[in-house]
This record gives sequence, structure tokens and C-alpha cells, in this order.
Amino acid sequence: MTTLIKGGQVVSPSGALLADVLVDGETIAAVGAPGTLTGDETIDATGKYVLPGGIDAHTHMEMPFGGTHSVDTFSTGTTAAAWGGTTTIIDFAVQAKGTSLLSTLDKWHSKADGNCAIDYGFHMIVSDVNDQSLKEMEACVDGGVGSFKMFMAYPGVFYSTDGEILLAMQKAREIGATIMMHAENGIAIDQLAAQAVAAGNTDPVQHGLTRPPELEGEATSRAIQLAKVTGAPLYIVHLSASQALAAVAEARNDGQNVFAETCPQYLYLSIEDLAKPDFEGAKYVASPPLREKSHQADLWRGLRTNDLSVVSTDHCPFCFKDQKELGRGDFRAIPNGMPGVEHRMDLLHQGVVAGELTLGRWVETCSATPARMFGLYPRKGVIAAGSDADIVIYDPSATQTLSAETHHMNVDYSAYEGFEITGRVHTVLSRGRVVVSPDGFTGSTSHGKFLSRSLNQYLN
Ligand SMILES: NC(=O)NCCC(=O)O
Ligand SMILES: [Zn+2]
Ligand SMILES: [Zn+2]
Repeated sequence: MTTLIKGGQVVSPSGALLADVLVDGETIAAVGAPGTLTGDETIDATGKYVLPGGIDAHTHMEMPFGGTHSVDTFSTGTTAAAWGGTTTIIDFAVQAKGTSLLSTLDKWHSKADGNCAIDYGFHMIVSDVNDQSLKEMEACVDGGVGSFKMFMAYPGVFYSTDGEILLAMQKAREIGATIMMHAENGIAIDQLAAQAVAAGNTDPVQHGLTRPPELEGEATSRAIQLAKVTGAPLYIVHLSASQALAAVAEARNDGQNVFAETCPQYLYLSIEDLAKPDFEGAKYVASPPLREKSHQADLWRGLRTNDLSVVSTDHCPFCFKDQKELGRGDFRAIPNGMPGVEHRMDLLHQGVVAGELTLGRWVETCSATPARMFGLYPRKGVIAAGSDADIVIYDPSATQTLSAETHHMNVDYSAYEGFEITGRVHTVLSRGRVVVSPDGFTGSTSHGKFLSRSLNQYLN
């Protein structure tokens, strides 16, 4: 049975083109000039965009963190992702200290396999660098995990020393894997945070005040130099600060394999949200922290210059009630993370509407580049014959208001409550199956498949 998506504008990094798309089973059979293709069934996309499904390369479903767990399961989180036009997530398997990478990978498979509404892959968080874990990095690549996240933050939890980072980077260079870095100087930050609490400053805004952008910039530069010494490709995750962006831009201008992502929260929210009274600021506690609004213009510029190549969400939701509230009286106990997996495509389309991004850059940063960065292209990230039929039909003239009242994430608040958006998802296909339509969610949480990923295609 074939499905013809007709009358729409197919969007790629090169822009929009009036074209019809023929879907046959799980793949795209053809893309043709309007009126040149026929199908058994038809979806009318007249006046709408036809996008490659969004790829969110940074999510944390069911993540053990801060003495609790992020509240979206793989089922609820991938369903919410589909509602928002994301058809692939790359989540993080989290190595606990004292455990092996391979048992960690098995554990995340047991969480996700058979429980996802859309396709999914894994990065590996390496929190315990030792001979065994370095050796197992190679086996992880064989298991379809080609990217390893390390932390210069969170001492005693995920933190690695510069020496441990260097060893992992040397291994990554040897096996062709990418090192992803949470670049904040966690050792200095912990001192600033302790001093704030000792002085009686315990509100959520202190989370931002004790993690200054200079300490993200310093750590980013340090990670870049370690990558330069080892030759490892480096991907800076959730970049929030102008200082960090400047370090990335300088390295890229020098031709070093350094890439970086930012997240919608850093483009639209600020430390003023962290400063909201009555503990409301806890809803916006994530690391790196929301910055002064002045950083936003630099980040939008970075998305235009490609010094920021990807927009991910770092979706790591904790309910305000009972979870974020763990930090009443001491901001350090507020679980770090924010919800957002459902709104990335809409918020970045709002950037197109506002003239910050072109249509092509919207698709490139939200789908095509994450596909290439993490070894999924051209299976994912493009509307082309032979690619998976992961397709979003997007109505650019619709309007919507984001709210916890209407979102599908399993969390009791929205970081974007009340945001007015121009544009909304109309229909979503995952490997040829309509999973979201004007009738609602029509997919299933057993539909998604694990994506064994090749290595970073920017390097090969
Ligand atoms: N970002 C955040 O605050 N929580 C998720 C874990 C991480 O990405 O550091
Ligand atoms: Zn992180
Ligand atoms: Zn994260």
C-alpha cells in the first residue's frame, strides 16, 4: 500500500521545494514534481511543509538523577516527542560508578526496547574511566553506540578528571568515536554553591549565580585543548554561554573537529525565569543554567554561522511537586533538568518566523545535521528515495499556545507556559506509519526500533 503526500513544500537544508512524496511501506519510494506521482492513499499537504522527522540527539528518559528519576518513561517521552514532530531520539545510557558499559547498555535496552513510539538510539555516559570501560568503548561501537558523553561537572556523580578525559579521548580517536562533553568547571562551581548556601542564599536563582558563564567558557576551552592534543572529535552538549560559543568558533576556525549543540531553553528563557518568586524558579533549574538574555543573540547567531550545528532539548523532566521541591531550602538539591522534547520543532519554527533562522537551517539543525553527526544519515534526516519514511507535515500558518494543560509530556508544568507559537504539527509518519494526525496519536509505544548507529559522518 502506497501513500502519496501531495501539494506540500518539501524542506531540506537547501530550502523549500514544491514536490510530492510517495511512501511505500517503511521507506520513501520517490520524490517528484507536483502531479507526477500516484499512490493508493493520499494525504493533502497543500499549503504545508513536508519535513524530515525531527531528530532530538539529547534526551534523558527515566534517568536516575538527584536521588530520583526523570519522569518521562520511554513510552510517554517518545509519544510526546512524536506529538511535536520528533521521530528519532538519541537517549543516554548512564554508567553508574563501578558498573560496566556493556551492562549499562543492556540496562537501557531493557528500558527502551519495545516501549518506544518512535525510533531511538543511545549515547553512553562514561562516569567511571578505567581499563575495563576504556576497552568496552570499542564493544559499544560494535553495539551501535558511537558517541560517549563525559562530564567536567557534577563532582562525585558523573565528573571525570582531565586525565580520565584524556584517556577516553585517546580511545575515541583510536576507534573513531565522538566524545560529547558537559563542559562546566564543576570543582569551582561546587565551591561557589557551598559559599552561597553558607551565606544563607538558597533560592533557585543561586543555581544560575553560582554557575557563571565564565566557568562554562573555561571548561569548554579546556575540553577543546584536550581534544586537540588527542585528535578526538568533540561535541559540546547543551552550550548556553557566549564564552563557550566563542571557544567553539575559534576551534572550528582553526579547522578542529569541534561541534556544538544548544537547546531551546537557552534561546528563549533566561536567569529571570530562575529568579521567579515562591520557588517557581526551580522549574528552570538545569545545567548549564539559564543565562542573562544577552547570550541569546549570540546563540541565534551561532546557529546561523554553524558554530552551533544542532538544536537538541536535553529533555530531563522532573515534576515541580515532590521532585523539584526536594530543593526547597537548598537549591543544590533541586534535580537538574527541564522538559521540552515536545516543543523543539515548534520553538525553532518560531525562530524562522522571527527571522532568526532560514527554513533550511531549521531542518538542518533539527534533523539533517543530528542525523549526520550521529551516523543516521541518509536513513534519517532527509526526504529522499530510499530513506525511512519519517515525515512531518507541518502547518506554518496555524497558531497554538504551549501549556501543561495540553502537552503530552508526563510532567506537571511547562517551561514554556503560555508561549504563543505560529505553526504546528499536522501529521507525523514514523517509518511510513501515521503516528500523529488531526485525530490525535495513532501510533503505538511498541513501534519504535533501536537504531544501531554508524560513526560521526562529518569525519568519514
Ligand atoms: N542538563 C541537566 O540539567 N540535566 C540533565 C543531565 C545533563 O545533561 O547534564
Ligand atoms: Zn549535561
Ligand atoms: Zn543532558
